[in-house]
Amino acid sequence: MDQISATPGVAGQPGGPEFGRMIEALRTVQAAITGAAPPPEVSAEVGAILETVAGALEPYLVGEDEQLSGHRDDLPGRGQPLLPPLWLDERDETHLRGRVTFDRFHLGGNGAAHGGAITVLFDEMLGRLANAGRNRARTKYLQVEYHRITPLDTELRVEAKIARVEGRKRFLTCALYDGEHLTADAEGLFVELLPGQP
Ligand SMILES: CCCCCCCCCCCCCCCC(=O)SCCNC(=O)CCNC(=O)[C@H](O)C(C)(C)COP(=O)(O)OP(=O)(O)OC[C@H]1O[C@@H](n2cnc3c(N)ncnc32)[C@H](O)[C@@H]1OP(=O)(O)O
Repeated sequence: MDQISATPGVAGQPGGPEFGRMIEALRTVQAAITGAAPPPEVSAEVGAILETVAGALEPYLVGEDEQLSGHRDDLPGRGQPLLPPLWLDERDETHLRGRVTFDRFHLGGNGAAHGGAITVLFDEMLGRLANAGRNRARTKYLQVEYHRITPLDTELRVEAKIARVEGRKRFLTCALYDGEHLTADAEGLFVELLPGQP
């Protein structure tokens, strides 16, 4: 990944507000499909529409560095649909604070967010902080603890901090709160890449 753009796009240009709207619509579709039990004719109709959608985008397939998804810091979750919609409110080279809302797409069971979706959020938070103003680093390990269920459709607070740096090793922590309640937290090690490491 090369550049992350925090500049809102220009209407009528690739990456303009139209792109953000498309990603938002995709998120809505993901949640709607996950939560629906449609009759077969509706499943068939929606499936055909989605095939048409994929076909409309196919001529515009680009390489990783040119894609817009994941490179748009002005959009929740960088415009990357794998990530839950995450808004960063505070950031410097030692800490990050943001808000995130899991929806039906992220359901694990019994109204709780999927543990893997929470781990994706933590990897994102720690990865962004580990790489903030520093040479590139990748996750070596990420240890997650789930303290209580993480609710859906609720705005949650997420905070990440650098705990310590030892040579190439960056140890970080992250915590997710529902109001005052800690729902999950994580400790991770990110290792600075050596020349030639992808
Ligand atoms: C590249 C990204 C660009 C991003 C730029 C823009 C940012 C925009 C936002 C993006 C936000 C998304 C961020 C997602 C972040 C991912 O999800 S990255 C994907 C998941 N991670 C991977 O795929 C990593 C795969 N693994 C690897 O590539 C290699 O194992 C690594 C991590 C580069 C390390 O390899 P290595 O150089 O062989 O390191 P190694 O010698 O084993 O260990 C280094 C040190 O750590 C220690 N260590 C190793 N394991 C452990 C352990 N378990 N416990 C304690 N110490 C340990 C070693 O003892 C050693 O210590 P020292 O001898 O230096 O004191």
